[in-house]
Amino acid sequence: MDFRIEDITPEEIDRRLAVVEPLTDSVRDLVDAVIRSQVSDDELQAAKATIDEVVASLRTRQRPGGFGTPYTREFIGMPWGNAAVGARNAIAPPLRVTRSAGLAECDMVLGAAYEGPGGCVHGGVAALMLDQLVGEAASTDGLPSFTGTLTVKYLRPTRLGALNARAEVTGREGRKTFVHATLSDDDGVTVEADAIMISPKGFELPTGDALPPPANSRADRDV
Ligand SMILES: CCCCCCCCCCCCCC(=O)SCCNC(=O)CCNC(=O)[C@H](O)C(C)(C)COP(=O)(O)OP(=O)(O)OC[C@H]1O[C@@H](n2cnc3c(N)ncnc32)[C@H](O)[C@@H]1OP(=O)(O)O
Repeated sequence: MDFRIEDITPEEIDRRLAVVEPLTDSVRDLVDAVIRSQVSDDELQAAKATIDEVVASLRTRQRPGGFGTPYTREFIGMPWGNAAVGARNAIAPPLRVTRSAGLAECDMVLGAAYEGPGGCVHGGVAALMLDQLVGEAASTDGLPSFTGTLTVKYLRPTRLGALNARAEVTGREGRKTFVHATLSDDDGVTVEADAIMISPKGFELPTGDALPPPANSRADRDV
C-alpha cells in the first residue's frame, strides 16, 4: 500500500478542495445529465466532442497510477481519488462523512447514477458506502484498518433519493474491530451490515494521545 507525506497546511488543503470539489460536482452533474438526457443524437455527438476536448486538456499533465492517500505530518489524509469519498472522484457517491469516537455518519441524496433495480439503489453501491462508513468508524481513534469481512443484508429495496448511512463500533478484540452499519430512508433501515475490521500487524498508536482522525473533506475536519 502506498503511503506518502505531502506536508501542506490545513489552509492549503481547504484551498485545493475549494477548487476540486466543485469540479467533481460538475462531473457528477454531467454523468446524471448523460443518463437522463433526451436530446437528439446530433446533440449527444456534439456533447461528446466537447467532453473529449475537456478530457484532452486535463490529460496534458497527469499523475501516473491512482491518486493514493497522501498525509500531512499531522495525519490529515487526502484520499481524493477514493472510490467512496474521493473529493476528486465523481464516481464516488456524494458523501460528506462526519465522525466522532467509534461513529461515522452521513446524509446523502442518490440520483440516477446509483441505480440498480429501476428507481432503487444498486446493491453494490449500498455495500460500497457501508464499507466506507465501517472503515471510518473503526478508524476514529487514528488506527487504520482494512475490511476483513463485510456481511451485508438487504432488508428491502432502497429507493433513490435522500438517505442516511451510519456505522458504529460495537467491540474490539486485539487487532479486530467489530462495526455495525445501516443504510436508511425516511421509513427506516433498508440495508444493514456487520464488519470485522483488521488493523495491520505492527501498526500501533504512539503512546499518549490518539492520532487525530484523517480528513476526507473539510466537513470531516470540522468534527
Ligand atoms: C492513521 C490513518 C487512518 C486511516 C483510516 C481512514 C479511514 C479509511 C476508511 C476506508 C474504508 C475502506 C476499507 C476497505 O475497503 S479496505 C480494502 C478491502 N480489504 C482488503 O483489501 C483486505 C485484504 N486482506 C488483508 O489485507 C488481510 O487478510 C487482513 C489485513 C484483513 C488480515 O491479515 P492479517 O495477516 O493481519 O490477519 P491475521 O491472520 O494475522 O489475523 C488477525 C486476526 O484477524 C482475523 N482475521 C484475519 N482475516 C480476517 C478476515 N478476512 N475476516 C475476519 N477476520 C479475519 C484472524 O482470525 C485473527 O483473529 P484472532 O485469531 O486473533 O482472533
